[in-house]
Amino acid sequence: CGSCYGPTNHVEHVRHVKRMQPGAINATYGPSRALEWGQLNFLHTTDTHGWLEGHLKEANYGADWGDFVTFSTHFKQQAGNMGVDILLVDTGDLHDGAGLSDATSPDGEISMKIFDQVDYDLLAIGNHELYLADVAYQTLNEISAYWGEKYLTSNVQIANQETGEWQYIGKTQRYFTTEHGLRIMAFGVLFDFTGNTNVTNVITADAMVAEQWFLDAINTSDPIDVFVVLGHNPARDSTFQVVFDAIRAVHSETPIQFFGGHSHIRDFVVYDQSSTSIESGRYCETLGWVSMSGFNADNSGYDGISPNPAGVPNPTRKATTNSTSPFLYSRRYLDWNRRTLEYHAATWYNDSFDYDNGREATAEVTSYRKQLNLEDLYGCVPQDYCMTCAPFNSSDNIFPLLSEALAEVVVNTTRQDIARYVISNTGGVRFDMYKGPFTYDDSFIVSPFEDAFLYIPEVPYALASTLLDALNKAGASQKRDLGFMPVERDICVDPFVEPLSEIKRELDHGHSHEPLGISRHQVVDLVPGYTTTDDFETDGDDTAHSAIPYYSIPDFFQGAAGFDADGHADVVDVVFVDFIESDVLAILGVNYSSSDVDYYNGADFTTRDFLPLFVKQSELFQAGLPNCTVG
Ligand SMILES: O=c1ccn([C@@H]2O[C@H](COP(=O)(O)O)[C@@H](O)[C@H]2O)c(=O)[nH]1
Ligand SMILES: [Zn+2]
Ligand SMILES: [Zn+2]
Repeated sequence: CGSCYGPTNHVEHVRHVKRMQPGAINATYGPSRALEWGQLNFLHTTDTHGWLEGHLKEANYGADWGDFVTFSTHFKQQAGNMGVDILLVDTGDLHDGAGLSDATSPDGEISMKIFDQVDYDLLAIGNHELYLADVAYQTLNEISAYWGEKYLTSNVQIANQETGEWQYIGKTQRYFTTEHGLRIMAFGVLFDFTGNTNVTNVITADAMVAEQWFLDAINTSDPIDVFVVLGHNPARDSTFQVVFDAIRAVHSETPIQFFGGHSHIRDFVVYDQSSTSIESGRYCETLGWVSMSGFNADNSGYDGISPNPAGVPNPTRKATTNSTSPFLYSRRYLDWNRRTLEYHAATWYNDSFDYDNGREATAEVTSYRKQLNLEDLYGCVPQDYCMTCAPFNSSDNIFPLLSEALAEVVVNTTRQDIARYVISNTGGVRFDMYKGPFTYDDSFIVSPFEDAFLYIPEVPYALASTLLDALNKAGASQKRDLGFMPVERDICVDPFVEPLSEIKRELDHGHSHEPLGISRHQVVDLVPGYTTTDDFETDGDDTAHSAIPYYSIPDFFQGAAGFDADGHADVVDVVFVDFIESDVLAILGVNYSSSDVDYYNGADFTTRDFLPLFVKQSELFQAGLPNCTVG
């Protein structure tokens, strides 16, 4: 397997989450154990991609941003009552994934105002804030301006709109003292992203750690009790390692806590006995929790540090089995639903969960969704179509359907008699399509990018017909933007995961799974979802789930139209999304260059447009109207 370039297999399959029906949340299989509170506690979000309305078709992820506003307010109060610190952290990718963020121009114009209602302490930039110049300047002028010293872009710059000089979008570092006296040095480090608009500059981690400001920050004479490194960067096998090494060269024992993102998985990684790293999923499905204890007058230089809070569980785990460090940790991945939030806010037994600030945010989500027409009904999806829970070519997989859609609606009427291949990257498809109403919102949820369709006219059939296979053999050049450092791997395990959870396997071998409080006979009823295995093993998921099958998919797929009955033609228009132009040209070879490329259907018809158009004109999607129901 030449391209084992992504996360390790056991981590990869936790990202694939099948829905449960609305209403399927029940009392038996929700969260079952209190969180462990330490001296320093964190709540972490990442890759929210505009899903602030929550998952309307998946009850297990059905909380909205207002619920999180309320929950985080409860947690800040609880920390205050316990006399400990809590920090709220977000690690970027704020849009490209849902109508609330993407139906405005530029993306995020409305959703950012709702996002801002959570009282974050530290935030970092994602690659989705950097693809387009207008979004990048919005990030500078609105996001960075709003969050000020809390918005950390240690390796990301933008051209000053007046002078053209590079300036950091946010701050390079934040040195601050928590309410209870911990002195923190924080950095925000994006992976070595190369697909950014040229009005921005991403400095590699290697270069960043050699810069004077960074050396000054880690060599400062100001006391540092803990480093917090956040960044849109996978928790594992990423350039976080470079930052870790640079800090450790100067501070051999100071705790370093990483918060990552970008690969859309749940993961927790031990760097050393005083350093760990969490990644908290994607799309408002996961709220990450990390807590640590072990600060004392010797290692924090602060006398009055609060002890572990009483009356609640506390962190108990050393990062490594032979750790001699005083630091103990806990981590948890909370499912993004109200039952979970109410349970952990300890309000599930009465009605006192909601606060006005959360209610207001929820009301804004609802009213902006209306204003943006996100509930407009375009069709009725006859069955579930998933990206990876069924084999790529099967009828339950979304890609055969999308291939049909590309073939049918991506057509230039002046060239409709010429056969065409319409090629797209599977990475541009972002979510499953569920049985039931297909709304304007769903068109962003499945295909949010504004990538135009380009074409090269009349390519000889012999060459055009080999293109898709050749592209998939070569693999997407965006792979370099996955954020993972290339890792030598001996084996590449087939990523298919049997639809049995780790927990069930464990029970079948006669072990109980006490932390989750689940007995053998209950297992069969678990709701499908995350079944995470990380460096602290298998008890990270706050709610137990059964695993979801996972089938790998190629990097590219295509629709084909206008061929004769045998599937042949003399020449073919090769149509492709602009995001993959360099991949296509690389395969076509020296006889083709960008001067052969033009818009197929104008600049305004993009990957956002083909699916709603197909749904509106397809009998398959119109048949179920007007009485279309979810599930
Ligand atoms: O215009 C675009 C921009 C991005 N993509 C796809 O998205 C991923 C990156 O998404 P993350 O959320 O940062 O993981 C990129 O690799 C492309 O596959 C796109 O298709 N078009
Ligand atoms: Zn993302
Ligand atoms: Zn990303």
